[in-house]
Amino acid sequence: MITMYEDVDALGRAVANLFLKKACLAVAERGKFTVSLAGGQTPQRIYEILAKPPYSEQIPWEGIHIYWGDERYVPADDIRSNQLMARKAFLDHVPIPPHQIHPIVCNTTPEQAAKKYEEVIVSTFLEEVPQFDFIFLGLGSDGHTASLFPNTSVLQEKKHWTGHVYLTELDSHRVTMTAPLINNARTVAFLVTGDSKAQIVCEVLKGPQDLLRLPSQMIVPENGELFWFLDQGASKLLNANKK
Ligand SMILES: O=C(O)[C@H](O)[C@@H](O)[C@H](O)[C@H](O)COP(=O)(O)O
Repeated sequence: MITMYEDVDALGRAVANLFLKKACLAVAERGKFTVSLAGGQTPQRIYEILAKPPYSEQIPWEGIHIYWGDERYVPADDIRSNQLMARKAFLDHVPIPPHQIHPIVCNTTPEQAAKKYEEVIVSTFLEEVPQFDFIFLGLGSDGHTASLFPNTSVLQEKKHWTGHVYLTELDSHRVTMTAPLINNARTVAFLVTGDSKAQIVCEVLKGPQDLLRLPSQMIVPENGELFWFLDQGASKLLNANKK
């Protein structure tokens, strides 16, 4: 489902309402709510909304389990760290039990970090194919999501739930969940804002399929729900349902 909002605050409230609803249902039915976080500025704004009333008072934090969809391969206290961003934006301000927060640890090699993170996922999910309750994703202007970047070998990964990638143009290593893991989620929510994303949003959602060039097109949950939350800028080339 594609929905368009007036501004980031309206979009944020809609995402927070969905998150709250899904969290309450999951905790009531299964005793926990497993969440995967994204990096980027738009997700950061949403985390800040979740950490404040009325959401902070209603979300069943004690049942929330936190993971990351991708991580820049940097120390946890580096300004580029997705973990650091999420901790500052909301994890430090809400009562999630610390042992339920599972960061991607970057203190060995990118390959080892990806392998270890897969082990963390496998050991904390009971099912054979781990099924996240809620996955947040951003969209890069080049069509990437998580750290599934165009024309990289991790896009071909079919056997593993995590992988790593070296990005020459950024001179940076990243660890990422793979598309098969993301596609097994119950709910996947893309959060995209700003005029600078309008063109790529249009290509990903309305253009011809080109999975190597537009990895975000790989994200089509097999049995789950897919939401695209867009603001006016990001959706201006689309004919979205206005909320
Ligand atoms: O670590 C990251 O950078 C990401 O996880 C990445 O996939 C991000 O979500 C998009 O690039 C959108 O980021 P913006 O919202 O800042 O444009």
